Amino acid sequence: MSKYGVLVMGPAGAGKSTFCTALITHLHNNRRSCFYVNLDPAAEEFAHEPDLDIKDLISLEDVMEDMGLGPNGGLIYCFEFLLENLDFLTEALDPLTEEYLIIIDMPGQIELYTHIPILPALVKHLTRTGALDVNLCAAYLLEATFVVDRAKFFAGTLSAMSAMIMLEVPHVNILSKMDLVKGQIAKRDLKRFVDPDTTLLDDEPGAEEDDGQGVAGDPQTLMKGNSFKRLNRAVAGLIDSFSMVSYLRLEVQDEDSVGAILSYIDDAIQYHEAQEPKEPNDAIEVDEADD
Ligand SMILES: Nc1nc2c(ncn2[C@@H]2O[C@H](COP(=O)(O)OP(=O)(O)OP(=O)(O)O)[C@@H](O)[C@H]2O)c(=O)[nH]1
Ligand SMILES: [Mg+2]
Repeated sequence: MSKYGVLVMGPAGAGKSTFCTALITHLHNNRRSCFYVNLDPAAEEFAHEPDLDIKDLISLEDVMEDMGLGPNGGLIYCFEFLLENLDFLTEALDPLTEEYLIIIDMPGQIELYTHIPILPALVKHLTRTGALDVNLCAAYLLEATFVVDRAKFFAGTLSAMSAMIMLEVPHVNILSKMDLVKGQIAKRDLKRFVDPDTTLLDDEPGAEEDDGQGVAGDPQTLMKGNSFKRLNRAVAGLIDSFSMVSYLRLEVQDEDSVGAILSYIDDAIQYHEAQEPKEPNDAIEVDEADD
């Protein structure tokens, strides 16, 4: 039986858990079933209690104490432990029907998305045909406030692209926290971030006045020098040459915005194609029975 899911990823504090909460509320409002999996062993509070929580498999605090690791090393250990105990996921997800949207809330440690092959192994386990067979969409969140600093925006976009290439599953990129940049950035300019335009680096406010030499003793100097500019151009050029990344905009307080993003995810995993036709509207049947 096919299953459907979304893996919510992105840097620390990007709004992943908030997005998961909004998505679950939206699904409930639309009488759709979901199964919420928390894979962040450091997450404590939830608006919707997870149906499956990595903390029931392993405790980050115990790992840190017993192994003498810090929070990041501890998290990597927890994921390695999860990979050795994949039955924890399999047993919980196996009974789910195609009606469910499995929502997987990931931690924000960037190491997970870059140099350690933990996520590809996890995704392979979830998607393997003949096993769990989850049609999985990756959703990578980046804070919209990154657009204020263009170098940071391209660095974030590069991390989104690296996750796309690494995971090889359908993928949506999301600019989260749009409320924080509303009114601060013209719509025309925003379009250049939504479909990243490398010329953004040329007309960054203040770029013309900058002589590229920096100011001796200024801690910001490294971020203004010519080498830094060349590096950013190279990063932007790389993103441009792959031409893979574009963003959807998320205003998490606006249910229509959450619904629009869900439609993209549904399309990417072909959720609706697999659904059984629904019974006629219950409300109408009740009315008729009352007559
Ligand atoms: N203004 C605003 N704040 C937001 C939005 N989404 C999340 N936040 C806030 O940003 C902070 C981080 O949000 P989370 O949803 O916990 O982010 P996360 O990506 O799950 O964080 P980690 O799991 O720690 O990596 C919280 O204080 C949220 O209230 C948003 O759309 N707008
Ligand atoms: Mg979170």
